[in-house]
Amino acid sequence: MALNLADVAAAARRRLDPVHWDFFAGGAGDERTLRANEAAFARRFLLPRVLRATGDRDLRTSLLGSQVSMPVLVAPTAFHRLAHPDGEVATARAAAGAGTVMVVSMAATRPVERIAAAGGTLWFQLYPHTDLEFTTTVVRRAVAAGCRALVVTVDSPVFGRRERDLRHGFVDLPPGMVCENMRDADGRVRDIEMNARVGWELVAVLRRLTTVPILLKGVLHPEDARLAVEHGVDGVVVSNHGGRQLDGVTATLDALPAVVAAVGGRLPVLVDGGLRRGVDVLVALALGATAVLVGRPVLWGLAAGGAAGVRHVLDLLRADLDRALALVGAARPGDLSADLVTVGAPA
Ligand SMILES: Cc1cc2nc3c(=O)[nH]c(=O)nc-3n(C[C@H](O)[C@H](O)[C@H](O)COP(=O)(O)O)c2cc1C
Ligand SMILES: CC(C)CC(=O)C(=O)O
Repeated sequence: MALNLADVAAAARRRLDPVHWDFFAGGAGDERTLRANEAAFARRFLLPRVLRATGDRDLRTSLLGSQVSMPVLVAPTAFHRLAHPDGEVATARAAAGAGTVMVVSMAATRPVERIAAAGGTLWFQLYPHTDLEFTTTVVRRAVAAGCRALVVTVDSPVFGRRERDLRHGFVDLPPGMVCENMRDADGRVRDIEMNARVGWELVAVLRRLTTVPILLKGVLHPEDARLAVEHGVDGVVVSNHGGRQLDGVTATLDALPAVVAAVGGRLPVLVDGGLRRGVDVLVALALGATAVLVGRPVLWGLAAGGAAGVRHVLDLLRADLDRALALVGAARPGDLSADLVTVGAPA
């Protein structure tokens, strides 16, 4: 039985084709940013409060109209069928069972309608393509299937250079597997495009397409957080794409406080990257995040045990967060504050 997310990762590694393990696990360049995300959590320590009479903790959170049973969401990650034959359908079943949101990647390998049939709350991640008609088709389809927010990835004007994939020659999905939600109006599957020509006008363009909340994923600079507020987005995700885009980018946890300060409570601020323990979730929340997302751990759960494996990952994080809340003297995520967190040398 996996006692923690590292155990789940080890089980996944035993099962996965090494090429696919490297695709999931890897990052850009020397993978400094990939390591920095986890290392940033290892530098944080806690200063608990005592005698707070927390009673049973309440982890529920409301996020842009979506109710979640805990402030831990499933990050959008591509190609779930490389991890398990049921792909994103299994992930969605687990997220629904755990009562949290799954953000469906635009590069999902199962149709969004089938993912939605699992019954949980879905948000949809979008890479902004230059072809507006195509973007419109994809967004309308996702919203019609029931996706309740649009998570627009803004950290990918070009594709990051991932040397593990280059070494393996991993460039495409195996035969029979496609990005099912990348179909144009004629039903043809398009390639994912990274768009270096898009600017802040994108927000207004997307607003005209849909009424669901719009979040920007990949905001790190506080000035961009301010611009996001100005342009009327509904939320930001502090993310460096799990260290897969630009190596050398700051750890997300280190970028979080300035973004939180810039936003000043006007929008929810989510964060992802390197969260592997309930204590990591607690630290992110204490430093001002409204909720967090996990990417790779969900893929490890999926590879190790399908929907049950993903559910186990989410349940481990929930139990861990609940215990950590009690031990720092907080009854609910909203009780956490930055004074509970100190910085030290990693043990
Ligand atoms: C294998 C893999 C595929 C990913 N695919 C996408 C994607 O399609 N769209 C996107 O916005 N982010 C994608 N990401 C980034 C995640 O949404 C998230 O930012 C990152 O994984 C969080 O870090 P963590 O894996 O340390 O939890 C991907 C990450 C991984 C590991
Ligand atoms: C292949 C890409 C579309 C997805 C991915 O690997 C990523 O976004 O990191």
